[in-house]
Amino acid sequence: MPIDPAPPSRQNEPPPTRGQTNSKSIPMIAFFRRKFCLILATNGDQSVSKPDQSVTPMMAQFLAIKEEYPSALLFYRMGDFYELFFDDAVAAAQALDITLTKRGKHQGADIPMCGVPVHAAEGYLLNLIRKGFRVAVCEQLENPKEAKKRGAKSVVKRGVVRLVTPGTLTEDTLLQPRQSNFLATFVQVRNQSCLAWVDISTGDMRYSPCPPVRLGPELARLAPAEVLVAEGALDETLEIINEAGAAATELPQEVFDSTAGVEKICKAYGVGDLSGLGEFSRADVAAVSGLIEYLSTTQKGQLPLLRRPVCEARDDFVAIDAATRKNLELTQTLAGERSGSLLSVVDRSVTAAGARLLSRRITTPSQRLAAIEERASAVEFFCGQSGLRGAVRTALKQLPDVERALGRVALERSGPRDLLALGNGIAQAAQVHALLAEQELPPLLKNAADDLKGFEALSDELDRALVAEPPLLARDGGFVATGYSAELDEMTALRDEARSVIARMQADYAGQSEISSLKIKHNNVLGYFIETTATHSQRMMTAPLNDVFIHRQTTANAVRFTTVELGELETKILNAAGRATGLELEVFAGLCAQVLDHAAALQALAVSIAEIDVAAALSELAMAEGWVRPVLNDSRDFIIEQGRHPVVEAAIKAQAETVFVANDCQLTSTNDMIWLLTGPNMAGKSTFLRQNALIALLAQAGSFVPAARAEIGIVSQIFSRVGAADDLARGRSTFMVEMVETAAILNQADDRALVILDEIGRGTSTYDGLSIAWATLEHLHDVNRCRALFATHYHELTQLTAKLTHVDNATVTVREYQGDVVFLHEVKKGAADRSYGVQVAKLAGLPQSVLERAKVVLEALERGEREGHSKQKALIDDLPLFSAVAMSAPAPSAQSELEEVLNGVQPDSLSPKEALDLIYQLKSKLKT
Ligand SMILES: Nc1ncnc2c1ncn2[C@@H]1O[C@H](COP(=O)(O)OP(=O)(O)OP(=O)(O)O)[C@@H](O)[C@H]1O
Repeated sequence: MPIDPAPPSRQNEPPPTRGQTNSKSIPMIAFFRRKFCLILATNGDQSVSKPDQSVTPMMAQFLAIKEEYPSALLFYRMGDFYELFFDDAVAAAQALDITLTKRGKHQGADIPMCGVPVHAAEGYLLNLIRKGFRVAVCEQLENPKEAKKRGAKSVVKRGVVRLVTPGTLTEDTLLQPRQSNFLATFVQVRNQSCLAWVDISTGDMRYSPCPPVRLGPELARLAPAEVLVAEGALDETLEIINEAGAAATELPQEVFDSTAGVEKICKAYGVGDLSGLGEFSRADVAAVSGLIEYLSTTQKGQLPLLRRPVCEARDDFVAIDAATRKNLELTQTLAGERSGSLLSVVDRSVTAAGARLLSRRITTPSQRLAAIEERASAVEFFCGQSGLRGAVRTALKQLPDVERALGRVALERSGPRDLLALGNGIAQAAQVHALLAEQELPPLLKNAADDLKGFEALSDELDRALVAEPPLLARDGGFVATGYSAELDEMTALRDEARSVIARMQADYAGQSEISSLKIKHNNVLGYFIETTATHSQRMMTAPLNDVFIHRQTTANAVRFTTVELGELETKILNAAGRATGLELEVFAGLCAQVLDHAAALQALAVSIAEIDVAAALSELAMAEGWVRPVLNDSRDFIIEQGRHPVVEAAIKAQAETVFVANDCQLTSTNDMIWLLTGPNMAGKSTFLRQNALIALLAQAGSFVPAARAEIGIVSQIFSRVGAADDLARGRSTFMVEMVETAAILNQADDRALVILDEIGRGTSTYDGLSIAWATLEHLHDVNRCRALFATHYHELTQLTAKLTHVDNATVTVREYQGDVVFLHEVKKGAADRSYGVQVAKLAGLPQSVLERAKVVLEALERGEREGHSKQKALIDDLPLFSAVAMSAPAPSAQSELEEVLNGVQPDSLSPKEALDLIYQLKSKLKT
């Protein structure tokens, strides 16, 4: 929608908004900002030239502020609008599709300008952030009256109150409710390196030692919105960061100084000694403190409510590389859609925080047996209690996003609705607690339930204080409930009912003075006054009434008085509106302070809500879909009975055409560690491979699994090489991508890994491909010694089971019926003899002539193979080279002849006899 570029309201600049700069931090911020903005400038500079002498004071102010934020679009507050000038205006007008206009001149040229209304700014902000811009929000820091005191031409003080970047969003409108929004940083200090990340909307802060080779997989796991790196490090990281879909931000080295970092972290967490927070290497300190510094700068000194940093040790979680994540379609499909991903099928959570936690569990399955068992026990508890589960889920459904509302309160970016959300959240949480309190709970649920209580006082306070439907912004007023503050009630009453208050007072005075004609009136000179006729005035000027009534003016017809009470009332009325707003803001600040007094406990409550939601949701899923609790242990076995692929099964169910055929899989360290899977195309090999990888992943995410029974020795890594596409952007062909991914598996898989490999070597010539597949299988067996499922169309490989003791053959069965192939989708021990490729091609609709020709060639090749290499060559030579071309064109079918005849018919001109003849003619053609 085009924006009116010159609204009249801009002429009268209103008072400043909330969220003014924290004056204590200004020197540090300004110092730091200059440094890193110089670097930001290299990353898409939107700078403008220096001011000249002819610029207006306002434009001079704009240019001075803009100079400090060269890489960000400057949203310059003017009244009810944020205005953008120069290149910022050109870029924003194009990105937002709003009108570009001009305002004044600079160095003789028009100044391009565009603007967005303040009340709709969030939407525009989101749009710009999504398009890769950063936005510096510059507010008025005083009201125009204050500015005028310094001189008629003074410009209202302005300053940037926030630098909005993709990783530092907090508003609900700018965030996806069911997804975390991470800001990450990767830091290398000598031979150490660390990846740290934070979701400022929830305060979740984590770090993990991360060698450079792990950066890609880790970013693929976290999918951060923005990654910070030190000056000079972008060369080696930019490609990886871009691949993860994140924005890269380069900052000065000093931001990541590990010596100064210790103090920064201690200060942010209010501890005297870093050891109180855990173990940190120098790289860890550099990374965590770098994040803190960046947050402090972008939020103008106002730190979010950070949780204690948690160290994620690498072997706490199943390692899954980026290609595997993509192939297994964990959170999105290969086409980039959420629908059709594993997460979309398993997510039955009813709260946003629950959805975020479940996403984390799926993307980061655990390797810790105890943690997994704890989570699975929580799921199992709810499986046995369907009534309770339903009640808990119903109560949870009403819960607002406590975590994010709390985050906004801490950043002083909240509104009355956030407080209401917190109040409702606490009250709902108490209900969930009440439901669970009487139960014999497993430890995880017991601890979670305990976190939900103890907020009665805060809940009462918020309940008493807030109206049912408060406005979004505190400055709009009208959100404090009647009865909460006597003074506020009085102010609002005065403001809203000034007339009736005056009328009541007039009646009181008339009674007191026994002058029924006494009136309270108002004029601009005297303000409020009491008026009576000259006849009655004498009484009011003598005792005892002259104690109360004070003479102010005598006119020809009347005498005017005031009282102390009326004077006070007048002041009150005059100030009532302003005072009411002020009092509401005080109440708001007081409530925020009370909420923040409970910050740690409220964060624990939010985390526990998510835990309970995930357990109940996974249990709901398990009961609805017939999933079972897996048995996890320290063995290296992988035994699945009647396993199913959750996503394919759901898709088949939705079509209601067939049923999913469940299959067993048995990999054991003592017997077969590797299954070599052969079978026709379209039989279900890929599905089988993926379903087993997903079952392992779900089990270690703490979920039940789609199987009749599952016994899984903890898996340390999951690797999948399934299908591939070109990666032309990185100059890699399909085959190259396949080989790079295979190399990663062979180089990294340990003996606890679960590897699925689908048709290795198919991207090259038959013999090259076969040799690579052969050697890969041997390497997995002899060197990696991991559990693996290996699907192939190279039937020659099935012979390897004789040589490799821990490899067995399995096949997906089909039945041939009248030359066609019927897929049974059953996996059985044994080897397939052929691939039925030609039959599948027929199903796909290849022309009959091509199919016939393919059959002839296949037969010749197979005969040749049976009879030896030289014979095969002779047979191929025998095949007429151009036979396909030479073959006569397919005879036109009876159908097309019929069509021809019918096309020539003019139905309206046919007599009944001709029509009957036509039918006979058509019938006879059909026969021939
Ligand atoms: N167990 C099953 N039960 C029912 N249908 C299945 C099963 N497995 C696979 N299918 C169906 O068969 C289709 C093909 O499966 P899949 O892609 O796994 O075959 P494939 O053997 O890997 O084929 P290709 O060798 O051609 O890649 C799936 O899209 C699914 O609809």
